[in-house]
Amino acid sequence: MKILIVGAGGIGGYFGARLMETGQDVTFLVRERRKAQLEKTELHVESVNGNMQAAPKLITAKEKAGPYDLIVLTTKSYQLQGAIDDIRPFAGESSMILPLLNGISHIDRLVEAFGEERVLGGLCFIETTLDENGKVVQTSPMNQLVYGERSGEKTERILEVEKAFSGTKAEFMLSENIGQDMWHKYLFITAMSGITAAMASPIGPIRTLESGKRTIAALLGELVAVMKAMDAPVRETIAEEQLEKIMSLGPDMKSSMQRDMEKGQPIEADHLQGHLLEKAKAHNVAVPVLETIYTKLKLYEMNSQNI
Ligand SMILES: NC(=O)C1=CN([C@@H]2O[C@H](COP(=O)(O)OP(=O)(O)OC[C@H]3O[C@@H](n4cnc5c(N)ncnc54)[C@H](OP(=O)(O)O)[C@@H]3O)[C@@H](O)[C@H]2O)C=CC1
Ligand SMILES: CC(C)(CO)C(=O)C(=O)O
Repeated sequence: MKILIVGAGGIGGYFGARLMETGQDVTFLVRERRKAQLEKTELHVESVNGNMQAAPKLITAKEKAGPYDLIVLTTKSYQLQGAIDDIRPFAGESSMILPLLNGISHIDRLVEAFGEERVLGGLCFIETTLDENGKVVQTSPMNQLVYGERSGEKTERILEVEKAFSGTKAEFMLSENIGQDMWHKYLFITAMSGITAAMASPIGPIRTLESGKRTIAALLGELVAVMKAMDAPVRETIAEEQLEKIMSLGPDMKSSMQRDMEKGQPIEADHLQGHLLEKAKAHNVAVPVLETIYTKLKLYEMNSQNI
């Protein structure tokens, strides 16, 4: 299976490297700066699940290649339009497009660009970031990538993907309910990134405060109310389940949004919190905690020199 990973950042570099280790035919679509960096340093992953360093196959948007059987999209949400434009020449009629971005609204944009059939569902649970030399650093052991047909079917093509994803050092999981999985991850990340980024703290200290725990619970309640108003396929007990999950995470756990803020980089506030705030307004759902957190994130954006 010919696999194109779009972006060789935190998650693209990590999961792409794990597929390279098992001998899969992996190419990274990168931009000029990252290409030059990777040609110099190779793709380098530092991880509790095993370090790896190897020269990756690289292409840029202006080169001719493909079509690829599987295109794994690993950019940030604010880079989505550029990525869609750049992918087009590498996508054939039967290419599958697997997005791993946090959030949900990118699915509609991908379907609009590539059609219902080609777009799979996907998400990942991992903590990775690029260090100052472009090395992929994984900061906790979890490394799960979940994917599946949005219809839930076990099609021939998804079983081919499962074969290609087998035997790696990461946990690649085929899901028959990826639609719900994505909404649940969206809920988790909107709460987790909103709380940790707005409070500039890993999760541990926040939740030890009674007021911190109540704030997390209130935010989860608001987010679920909005999702239900949108008719999203979320489980009845999901707010309680996710509060329990957040209470049991490693105390040092941070979100990628928080790491991006620490580096002075752009964040996905509109794609994550902003999208649900808009929907809350449209459906008349009161979301005071979400609104406060979103305001804090937008102030960061307004004040950041890098944005
Ligand atoms: N990091 C994490 O721990 C987790 C992240 N996520 C989600 O995954 C997504 C990606 O996050 P993350 O990996 O941290 O982000 P990074 O910024 O580390 O990586 C994104 C990469 O995409 C590249 N890119 C952007 N546009 C293009 C393009 N048109 N062509 C080729 N390459 C492109 C960027 O390259 P360039 O250097 O050229 O800008 C960058 O290297 C986000 O939605 C995030 O929320 C989900 C779970 C965990
Ligand atoms: C919270 C976490 C690390 C879970 O994968 C995540 O998705 C993110 O920070 O973007």
